[in-house]
Amino acid sequence: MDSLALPTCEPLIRFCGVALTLGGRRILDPIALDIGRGEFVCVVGPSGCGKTTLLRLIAGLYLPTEGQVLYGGKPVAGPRQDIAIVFQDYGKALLPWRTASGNVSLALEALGTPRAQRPARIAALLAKVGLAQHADKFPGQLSGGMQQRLQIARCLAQEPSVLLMDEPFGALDAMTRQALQDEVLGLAASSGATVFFVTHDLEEAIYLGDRVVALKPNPGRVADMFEVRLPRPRDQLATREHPEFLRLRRTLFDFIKEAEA
Ligand SMILES: Nc1ncnc2c1ncn2[C@@H]1O[C@H](COP(=O)(O)OP(=O)(O)OP(=O)(O)O)[C@@H](O)[C@H]1O
Repeated sequence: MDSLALPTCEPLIRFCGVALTLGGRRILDPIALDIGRGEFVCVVGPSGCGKTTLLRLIAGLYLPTEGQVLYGGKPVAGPRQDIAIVFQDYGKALLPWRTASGNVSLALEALGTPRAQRPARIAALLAKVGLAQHADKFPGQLSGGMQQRLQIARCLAQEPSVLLMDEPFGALDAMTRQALQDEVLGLAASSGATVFFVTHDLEEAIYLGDRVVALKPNPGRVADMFEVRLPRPRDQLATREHPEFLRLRRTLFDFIKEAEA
């Protein structure tokens, strides 16, 4: 392995021999994976290898058929307020009949934030993702990148300790994608949140991650892990030209080619 199997800080999430069988089909072979508090972990692998399934196990949307997912040392038994999910399909994640403010408000309502405190909190969250000028617009009046920012603002309203991101930028153009990558890095750094980020884009995984976990399919399993020894803050030009970035890029491309063969 190129890599470190263990996070460099205290584990917040632990997969302890987690296996999953659905409808009689083995989806995941036993997985051992520790994710450190505040770590940014990216997950890559060929289609169908179980990336989203791992994310759903952390979210408590699936329960393992063997082993346990531990969160803060306790088994995950179902969805929790302090674990937020950003989906690729922002169109479905947002309520079209609520304004940008209304969509963020939804998370605050679910949290039980008193009505009087909501407007200031909503304004701060929209400002954080660059949508201060668009508070009264409906999702349909916003670009794809703006809708994804709105979904992120709504997740941040939960003040999550963990942000689960399932190919969040997969539907966006390259420029918007890069801008949002940098915003997410900034938000993760300022909040200290642990991020579990699923992507098909190997360069995105290296650019964002502290570690890249590479899965293989049939059944899904961890094939390798790569520590990303690149300085932070990351920079769209300098980081992508760094010799270590290029080395990891080659290694991951070779891995995917072999995994898909
Ligand atoms: N509820 C389910 N019932 C049966 N099989 C399922 C279920 N959910 C997922 N699977 C299967 O589990 C495997 C892993 O799916 P998953 O969506 O986690 O893969 P993925 O790596 O995220 O794929 P992609 O990159 O295409 O999004 C796939 O073969 C999928 O068909």
